[in-house]
Amino acid sequence: MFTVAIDGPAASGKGTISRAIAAHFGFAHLDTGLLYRATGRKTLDGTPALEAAQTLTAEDLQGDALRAPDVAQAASKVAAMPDVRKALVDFQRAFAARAGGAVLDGRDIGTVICPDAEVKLFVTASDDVRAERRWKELTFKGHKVSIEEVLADLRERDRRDSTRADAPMKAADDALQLDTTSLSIEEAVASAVKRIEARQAELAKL
Ligand SMILES: Nc1ncnc2c1ncn2[C@@H]1O[C@H](COP(=O)(O)OP(=O)(O)O)[C@@H](O)[C@H]1O
Ligand SMILES: Nc1ccn([C@@H]2O[C@H](COP(=O)(O)OP(=O)(O)O)[C@@H](O)[C@H]2O)c(=O)n1
Repeated sequence: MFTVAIDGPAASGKGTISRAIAAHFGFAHLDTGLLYRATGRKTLDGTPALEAAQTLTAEDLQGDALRAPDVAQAASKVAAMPDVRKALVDFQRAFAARAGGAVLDGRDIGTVICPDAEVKLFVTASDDVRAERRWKELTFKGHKVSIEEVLADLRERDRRDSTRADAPMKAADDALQLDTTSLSIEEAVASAVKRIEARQAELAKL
């Protein structure tokens, strides 16, 4: 078992780095934000949050609709509810324990879900760069949003995510900080790969 925990604020590059690492090392990847997004989306249809979290299916995690800005806000609201977080813990921990290695990205992976992860990264980027990247992504997918609206959404979610009482977003003490503000995707991925290889070499010596 080898677990990589990747946390950080919205649109910092967690998912991009996680997918590349999973492909490079042959690890399984779980985007834990999808669990909260799928739960949040069901609440928009009137399902109570806890019931939504307890009845998630693999199908609920599919589809571009989960990337919509209103779903992101709903996700951040249900993510502040301790019962909702509790309902999603076992699934995430079981995923992390897969043979062959796993990479999970989210907000509390290195601190709460996998505190013993072999590698922990906390990915950041400036607010403006994150907003621009997410704006490009949303616009490309056909969402009509301004860059100011995207920036406001990121800031509001970051504030809610980092100030909630239960499992707030924060870097684990032993996480490596990776600021992607001035890095290309290739550079950011290379830095993460280097860190993982170094850790694998360290563990092989034990
Ligand atoms: N280092 C980078 N340089 C430029 N664009 C990036 C970089 N990392 C990610 N992106 C782009 O920024 C957007 C948000 O990245 P994503 O990985 O989805 O962030 P997160 O998972 O943290 O929300 C995506 O469109 C992605 O292609
Ligand atoms: N491990 C996690 C993952 C996501 N979340 C919540 O889910 C929301 C959406 O997460 P996400 O990772 O899909 O968001 P982006 O970084 O892609 O914008 C976040 O704003 C958090 O409120 C969480 O609380 N804990």
